[in-house]
Amino acid sequence: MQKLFDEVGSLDRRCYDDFYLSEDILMEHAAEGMAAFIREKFAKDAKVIVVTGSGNNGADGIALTRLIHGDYDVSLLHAKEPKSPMAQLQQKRADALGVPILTQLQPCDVLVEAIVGTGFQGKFSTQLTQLIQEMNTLDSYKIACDMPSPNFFADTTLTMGALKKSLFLDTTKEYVGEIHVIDLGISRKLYERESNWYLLDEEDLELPHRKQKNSHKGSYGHLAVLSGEKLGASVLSASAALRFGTGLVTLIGYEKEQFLNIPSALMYGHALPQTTSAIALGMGLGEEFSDKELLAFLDTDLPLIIDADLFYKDIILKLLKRKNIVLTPHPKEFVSLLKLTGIADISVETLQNERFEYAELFCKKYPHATLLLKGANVIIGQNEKFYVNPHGSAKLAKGGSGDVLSGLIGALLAQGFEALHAAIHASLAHTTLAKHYSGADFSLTPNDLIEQIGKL
Ligand SMILES: NC(=O)C1=CN([C@@H]2O[C@H](COP(=O)(O)OP(=O)(O)OC[C@H]3O[C@@H](n4cnc5c(N)ncnc54)[C@H](OP(=O)(O)O)[C@@H]3O)[C@@H](O)[C@H]2O)[C@H](O)CC1
Ligand SMILES: [K+]
Repeated sequence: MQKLFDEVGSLDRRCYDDFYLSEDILMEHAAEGMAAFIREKFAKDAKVIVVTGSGNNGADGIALTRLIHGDYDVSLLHAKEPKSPMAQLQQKRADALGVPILTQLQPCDVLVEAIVGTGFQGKFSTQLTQLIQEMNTLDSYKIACDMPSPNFFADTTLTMGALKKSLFLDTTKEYVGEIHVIDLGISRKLYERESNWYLLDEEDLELPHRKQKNSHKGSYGHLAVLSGEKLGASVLSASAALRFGTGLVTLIGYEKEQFLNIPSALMYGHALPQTTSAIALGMGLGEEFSDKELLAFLDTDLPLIIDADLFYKDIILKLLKRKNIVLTPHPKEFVSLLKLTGIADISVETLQNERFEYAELFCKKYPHATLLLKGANVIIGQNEKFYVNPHGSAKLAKGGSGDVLSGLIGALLAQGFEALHAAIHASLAHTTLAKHYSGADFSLTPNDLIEQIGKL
């Protein structure tokens, strides 16, 4: 798990004020980190072009050219003339060493974008937008310094000091490529401070392995899945839950006929079994149950995983006060939930640009609930702790993937995982299943995901 930060300016200032470091020292390490990456990955004499802006992001880039000049065929291209004191100082140094300056882009092996970083504001001019477009067309390995300028597609982002949350918005996932953190003259552990936002690593996944030798099916929980109009959704959830270790799984519904063709390993009934240890509902629910019937089913303090249709029903407001519930809205459902709860009346687009902020607002109002906000980078939050799972892929963008995720969460709840941990480890399992799927990226189906569970 790695920490995420809204900004790192305060971390830099602490280096200057408390550790007697200077902007020049931090910048030298930033540039050296980029140089080391290039030396590691590209043979000497590779052609490198570094496109720089007017501030310290540009200064990082100019310092980089100084460090590799002589070993690499490196040139500078000023997208904007150096303006900040550090950028001017770095340019003076580069000039003294004779770093060539280009007036236009050329084909190159490595292209480094150091136009803007954390100081970007507003919008790029047409000229800069066109330059970025031209940069994107070059057949080069593309590196973003600290973070990509708007619409620059990086193969790798070399970010300075610590991970910024802005690198993990859904809207930036297309652009950042692989992300590496560069240390700035002290260990990252000492550079970073406390944070309540964390980035989940794949190695953090905990699986419900069976350690007990003397156990029986009842030892591994009993998940009840409320089955709605679209039975397939709850069958996918139930099947995923069974595969993910739950001892018993029962589909709950009224019409006996609808269950005649369900997988034989799944049970069905019209009342919650006595041994139920968690309930999953919402997937494909439709209008199968009245609110009164739903509340009757939910008149327990059992852990709940709530998905899909429930986020459009007022009844959700009664459930939000409970402990041990996991909510798994996708952005459109979350917008509905924010409106129903009176937190905000926004568009999906607004939410997608401010996912962190709205996740925090929701969890602040409902500190007992665990939120899993679906997206390219999943956000999981409970009270004041937040986690980002960046390991999802477009393979999962298919109907039924969310139903499988609900089943994975229900499985861990039924097996005794606390709500936050059930959400975290089910989400990591979900993205790992997709990553391990060897078929074509467009071909992954929910049943493939369920099949893959056995290989975790
Ligand atoms: N710990 C760290 O992260 C460290 C980061 N370093 C590097 O410093 C930059 C941040 O430097 P800063 O000077 O604060 O800001 P930027 O260089 O990112 O951008 C500011 C300059 O960019 C111009 N700008 C801003 N918005 C626009 C825009 N919409 N269009 C055009 N130009 C824009 C702005 O120019 P003005 O003419 O408006 O002044 C600024 O000059 C960080 O990203 C790291 O790369 C340190 O090197 C080490 C520690
Ligand atoms: K940049």
